[in-house]
Amino acid sequence: MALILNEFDSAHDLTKAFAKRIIEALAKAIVEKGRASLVVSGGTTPKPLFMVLSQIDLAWDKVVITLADERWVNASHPDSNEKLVRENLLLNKASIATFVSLTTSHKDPQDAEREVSVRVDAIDESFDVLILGMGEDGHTASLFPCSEQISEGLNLSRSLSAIATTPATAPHQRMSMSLAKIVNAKQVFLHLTGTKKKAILDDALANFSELEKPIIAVCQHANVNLMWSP
Ligand SMILES: O=C1O[C@H](COP(=O)(O)O)[C@@H](O)[C@H](O)[C@H]1O
Repeated sequence: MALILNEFDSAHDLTKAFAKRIIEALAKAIVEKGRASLVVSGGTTPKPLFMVLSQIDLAWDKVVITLADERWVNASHPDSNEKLVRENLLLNKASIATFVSLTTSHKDPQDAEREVSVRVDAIDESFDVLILGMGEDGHTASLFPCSEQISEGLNLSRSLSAIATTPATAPHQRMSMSLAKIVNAKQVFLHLTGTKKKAILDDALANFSELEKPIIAVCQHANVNLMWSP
């Protein structure tokens, strides 16, 4: 499997080209099977991309959107990835897309793994477009190197598509897509901005194991398009 670098001069150029590429892939899926699935990440990086995507013409009523991971907080909490998606992507032309949440009313996300797995599997067996981010510790989705669930999250034989994780160095319990579900997507993108993140990725690929820097596991088991600008 390979990491394919798509480098842009500015964050603006990256956002424009990336949005076009995502829309083309979703439009193709809609033509081929009448619907499309899009998995996005949370955090700070994707906000400008979401705002551009939301304004592009597409049969958004045929698109189902979900998250690669979620913080186990209420959807109105400032750290909620769902809140980010609702306020920046599910707007304008994209307001008619269907959104599937990764949260439930369970107090402990471990009790919700099965329900969330059934929910995400019902969207698509193999997602059309899946976009990941990466934290400075090399985590992706909510597969954190510092969580005791990391081996299971990276276990390609895991039958459940969702896994509850408890990062030791980041706030909130999480619900994450498993590595197996992530690498099963038809197109996997890694969205990074800034020279620091690129240096962290290069260092991770050269010097660390997948348990130490889980992003490596994705690059080893899928063809990943890195969308990057300084
Ligand atoms: O906690 C998370 O962090 C990663 C990276 O976020 P960023 O703020 O550095 O862009 C993100 O991909 C993930 O969805 C999120 O829950």
